[in-house]
Amino acid sequence: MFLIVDPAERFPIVEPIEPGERIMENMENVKALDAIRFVPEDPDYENLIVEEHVIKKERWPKKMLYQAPPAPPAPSTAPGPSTGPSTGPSTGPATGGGQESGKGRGKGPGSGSQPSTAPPPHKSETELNIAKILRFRIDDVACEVCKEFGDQCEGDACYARYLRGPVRRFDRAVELREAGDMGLGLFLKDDLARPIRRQEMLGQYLGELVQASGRGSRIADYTYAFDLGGVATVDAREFVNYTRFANHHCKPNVGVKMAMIGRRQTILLQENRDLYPGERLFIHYGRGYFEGRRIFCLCDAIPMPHMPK
Ligand SMILES: C[S@@+](CC[C@H](N)C(=O)[O-])C[C@H]1O[C@@H](n2cnc3c(N)ncnc32)[C@H](O)[C@@H]1O
Repeated sequence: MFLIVDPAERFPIVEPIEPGERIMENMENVKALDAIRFVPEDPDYENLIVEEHVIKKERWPKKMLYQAPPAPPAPSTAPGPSTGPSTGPSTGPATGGGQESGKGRGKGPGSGSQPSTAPPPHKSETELNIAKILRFRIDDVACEVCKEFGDQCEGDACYARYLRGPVRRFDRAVELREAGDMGLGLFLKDDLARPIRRQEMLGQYLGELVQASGRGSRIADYTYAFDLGGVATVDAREFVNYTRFANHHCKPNVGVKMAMIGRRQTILLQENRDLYPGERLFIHYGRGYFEGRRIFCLCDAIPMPHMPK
């Protein structure tokens, strides 16, 4: 993601919110990541809810809040209205160390032992609604940073200026499919009306912008981490779009390039050639990705398994 930036420095203290309160899914915050979880059982599946034990009340901008619906009747076990253990350390920024990607958050260090009323275990991303994961767009996240700074960035409008043309939303042109040993893969839909032309921009690699080092525990798993020149890392574990699911190929059909859009350093995915309906989309991760994770490439460019050049 381009660029979600640590709101601890950027957002004013506005108004506290209460544990259990719902928040709009407006990804203006990073710290909030540690305090929210998906609510798969939610009928409209649109909301996030604040974890009761890791809330950072004072850092939530007011505009993220909306009126929470009346709370469902509590199970008879609950002793009183002001629920349990908001006693905890209230920080717990890092995720659980060493957690494999796709695992939820909130169970990491800092959460402490929970009473039996603890929320249900988080589901993996693949268990979650994939459509939801694909739903994030530039305007949802990336440009909130620019807006805060009051510069000229206007989300897709800014992107369009960069592209010197209209922005086409490819999130509706792609879908995820099982891709064997590589896990999920990103494919163009079979029923696309036309190819995606080379000059069109497939999208931005969205994620949280986190420091490449220092607060390193923030990146417990590098599966979805995209290095921005060693200075920062785009971590696409939580706030993502479809680009995260592009697998690696040693002869990729989609290129990766860095660009400044407004004030944002972005990672753009651009087709190396025209792409046709049903095609699987690949980028090149770089050899370091495989070396760092000690895994081999399973693409069919050369006999597998192999290390990318
Ligand atoms: C950024 S994710 C891509 C999406 C992933 N397939 C998924 O299901 O979420 C990168 C991971 O996909 C798998 N992968 C992608 N390309 C691969 C390749 N060429 N060979 C082996 N594994 C690959 C590896 O597990 C890698 O850590």
